[in-house]
Order: sequence, then C-alpha cells, then structure tokens
Amino acid sequence: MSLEQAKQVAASRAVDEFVTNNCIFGVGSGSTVVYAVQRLAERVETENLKVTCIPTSFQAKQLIVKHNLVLGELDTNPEIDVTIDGADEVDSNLTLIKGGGGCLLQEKIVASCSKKLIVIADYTKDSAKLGDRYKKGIPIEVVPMAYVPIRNKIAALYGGELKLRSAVAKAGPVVTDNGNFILDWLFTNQDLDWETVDRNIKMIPGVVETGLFVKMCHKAYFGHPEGNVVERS
Ligand SMILES: O=C[C@H](O)[C@H](O)[C@H](O)COP(=O)(O)O
Repeated sequence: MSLEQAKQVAASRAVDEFVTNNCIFGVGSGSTVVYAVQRLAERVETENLKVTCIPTSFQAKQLIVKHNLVLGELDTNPEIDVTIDGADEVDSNLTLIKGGGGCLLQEKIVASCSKKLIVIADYTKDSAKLGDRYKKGIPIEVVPMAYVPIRNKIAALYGGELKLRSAVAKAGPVVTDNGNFILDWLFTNQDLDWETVDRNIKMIPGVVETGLFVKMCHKAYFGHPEGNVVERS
C-alpha cells in the first residue's frame, strides 16, 4: 500500500466516524483532506446526507464546489460540529504543526469554531516530539512589512533560524490566501512549552498566526502502509 493509500484509509475512517446527517462540517486543507472530501461526497450521494461545509482555504473551497457539496461560511454557521484536517506533524500530546501548505490561519480560525478537530494523516506524521520527523519548521504567518523584525525577535527569544518561504512557480515569497508572508521557524529546542511559545510569538506585532495547534485536536487517525489505521485521542 502506498503513502497515498495510507492517507486515504485514515481520511475515510474519520469521515465515517464523525460525519452525521445535518452536521456543519469544517473542511481542512492539503493533500490528505482531498480523500476526506471524496469520501464525504460518496456518503452524501449514497446516504442522502445534508452536510454544510465550511472551507479553511481557497483549496478547500474549490474541493467543496468540485464535489457539489453545500458551501457555508462562518457568517451563517459560526458553530461547526466537526472539522477534519491534515497536519504536518502530531506529537504524543496531540500538539500539531500545521501550515506546510500555507493554510494555517483560516484552519486555526475554523478549528477554534469547531466542537471537534479531527486530524487525518499518514504514519510519517506521527511523532513523539515536534521536530522528530517534520524538518521544515513551524510556519508563522506574518504581515509582509514586519517579516524582518519578527524574524529577529523570534530568533532572540527562542533561537533557531527563520526562513522566509519562497514560492516555487513565482519569483519571490509565498503569499498566503490572506495576502501575508510565511516564516518557517527551524527551532532547535524540542522541549519547549508549545502553549507558551505560541502565546509569546502571537504577542509580537505583525504576527498573524502560528502553525502550532495546542490543545485543539480531539483525535488523530494515522493511516499505515498495511492498510490499518492507528487512532490517538
Ligand atoms: O497548510 C497546510 C495544512 O496545514 C495541511 O493540512 C498540512 O500541511 C498537511 O497537509 P498534507 O495532508 O498535504 O500533508
């Protein structure tokens, strides 16, 4: 079984366990969520479910539209029953690194409005400590004019290196769905108190959001190459 199939089994399991008729459903972002939306669309069709989908990114919105699902927004649905989202790394406390695909801000807003945040991932995202397996650092979304002082302040506070994320098919930096830049913080101390770190970084003027999701995740599903799914809650 491939990594893609490992993502798929985790996504299907989560959708089957958490999506119910008439629910308000937060749609995460990234490559694993694609399988969750596919499974949701199958269930909506075969079981005639009524589900309103709240996107966490431009990509998520496109997925909802492509599968003819009902598109909602926080203005009309500020309380979400369950959000299913991917992650770049999940530690033993269910603390997450998110934003590898640049979508952390809307993801965290939607997660904060959700009764439950469920993470779906392949087994390579399952770590004891943040940084064990994901080596690209913690994404931090920042207002463009402030990226240099923010970079210096975080390095002075906690050490490590902060890199302005560069675009691949464009010259210059990645610009998020919200018009901001992303700093990837290559931290060196894996034993930090991530709740405090998250709070302190967010206090720096110009920081919009961090990719640290602390005490937000209700349950994680990790797909394995053998086809089994490991659950953690
Ligand atoms: O910005 C992207 C999101 O936080 C994704 O949920 C995360 O990067 C995981 O994506 P994938 O399922 O593609 O590994």
